[in-house]
Amino acid sequence: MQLNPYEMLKKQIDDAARYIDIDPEYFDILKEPREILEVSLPVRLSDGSIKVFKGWRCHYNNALGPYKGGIRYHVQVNRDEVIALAGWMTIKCAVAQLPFGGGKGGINCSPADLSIDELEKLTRAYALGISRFIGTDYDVPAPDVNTNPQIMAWIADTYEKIKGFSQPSVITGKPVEVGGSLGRSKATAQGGVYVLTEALKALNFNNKDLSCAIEGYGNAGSYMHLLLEKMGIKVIAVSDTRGGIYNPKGLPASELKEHKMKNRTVSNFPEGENITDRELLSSNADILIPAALEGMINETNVSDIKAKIILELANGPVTPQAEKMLSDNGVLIIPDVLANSGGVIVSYFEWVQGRSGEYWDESTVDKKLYNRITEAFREIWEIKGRKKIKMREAAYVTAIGRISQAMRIRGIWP
Ligand SMILES: NC(=O)C1=CN([C@@H]2O[C@H](COP(=O)(O)OP(=O)(O)OC[C@H]3O[C@@H](n4cnc5c(N)ncnc54)[C@H](OP(=O)(O)O)[C@@H]3O)[C@@H](O)[C@H]2O)C=CC1
Ligand SMILES: O=C(O)CCC(=O)C(=O)O
Repeated sequence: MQLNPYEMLKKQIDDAARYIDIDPEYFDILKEPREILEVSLPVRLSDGSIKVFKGWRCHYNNALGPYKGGIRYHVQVNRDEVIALAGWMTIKCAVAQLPFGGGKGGINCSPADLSIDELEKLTRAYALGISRFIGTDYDVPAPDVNTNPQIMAWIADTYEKIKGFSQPSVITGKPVEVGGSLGRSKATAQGGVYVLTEALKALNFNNKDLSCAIEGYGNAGSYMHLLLEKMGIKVIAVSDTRGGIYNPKGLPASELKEHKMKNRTVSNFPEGENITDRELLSSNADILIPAALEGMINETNVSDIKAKIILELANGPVTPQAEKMLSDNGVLIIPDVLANSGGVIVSYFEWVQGRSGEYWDESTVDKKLYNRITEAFREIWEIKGRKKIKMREAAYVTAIGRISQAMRIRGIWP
């Protein structure tokens, strides 16, 4: 039976626990969120009717600093998913040595069915609902699936109106014009590229002629395509909710992005052949990059996978059962809590810039991201080799070590 995301998180913590010598109580604490706010959001739609949406914001753990994590708009969003995503943020921030804990939020909705005015009303209602639960030194949201800089700007604006003063670092992933950081839009993919480059070096694969398939063509997936093309890695297949496209000679990134913007899907791109998402997962690409949702690689399709490396740009894309089968077959899985940490790392830079009022150029942001994420890669790679464990277990070992140490030093917890 497939585990839900929260059960996946708890299983991943249990798997790592075997390699960490700390009191078991820390694991009990780490498997539970500290608090979760549930809000109902009545919104008057353009046809005059009122629809009530449900939203959540979870505070998972703040031993290392303010809660940090994105906001998701999706029809699948539910309480357990938000908890799992907040738990993964807790591990991720500790892996990257950020002064943050983990949080996450979401609204159960279908943004594609809302007009822009309805989306703004819903966002402002959510911002009002969670305003007492966020703050620059308390909980700092950011974008995730189906949310973007415009939505972050509406949340910042609503929050500042409630407080009556400017508070740019209450949220990250804002447009540059209102205090966002250069480099944040591409940061998740850019961090993924830095991590992948280190992995290829470590495996002695860097001089090979490599191909890649990307599942999900939103912020993370489409920027990844662009950056891989620049690196000389051929992207032969990509997909979104409406289908996929395949070309063994490589798909051109800019043209495909333009096609996606015009048609709202990658399918029917003239320079490729339409495929299903399942066909993408089983394509003959060397590297598979899930950049959509949780649990997409699971017991039902894992045996089809031929890639040698899986770079998890999505959160929780590989179920623990599928991970075991893939690892037994020698597939390297570069875990989400490292592979997609570029987003929150640059969010941290945005938070720092907003607090100091000094803004950096893009090459400074990129260099700082490179330094931080490659250091995290090298640390995890060393632990993986020394303890002979999976990369995910090594990442959890280092993160849980840091979080439990902070809990211990703080003394009484909570
Ligand atoms: N944005 C960020 O800063 C970060 C994001 N992440 C993670 O990366 C992943 C993607 O996020 P992001 O790019 O921001 O989100 P977006 O909303 O920008 O893009 C999500 C993409 O996934 C596609 N998708 C959704 N469901 C499926 C499916 N069943 N099959 C194929 N494609 C699907 C969507 O298709 P369609 O275009 O048709 O809607 C869309 O192209 C998520 O797991 C997120 O948590 C991780 C770290 C940071
Ligand atoms: O940028 C951030 O603060 C968080 C991004 C996010 O939600 C994630 O890494 O999953």
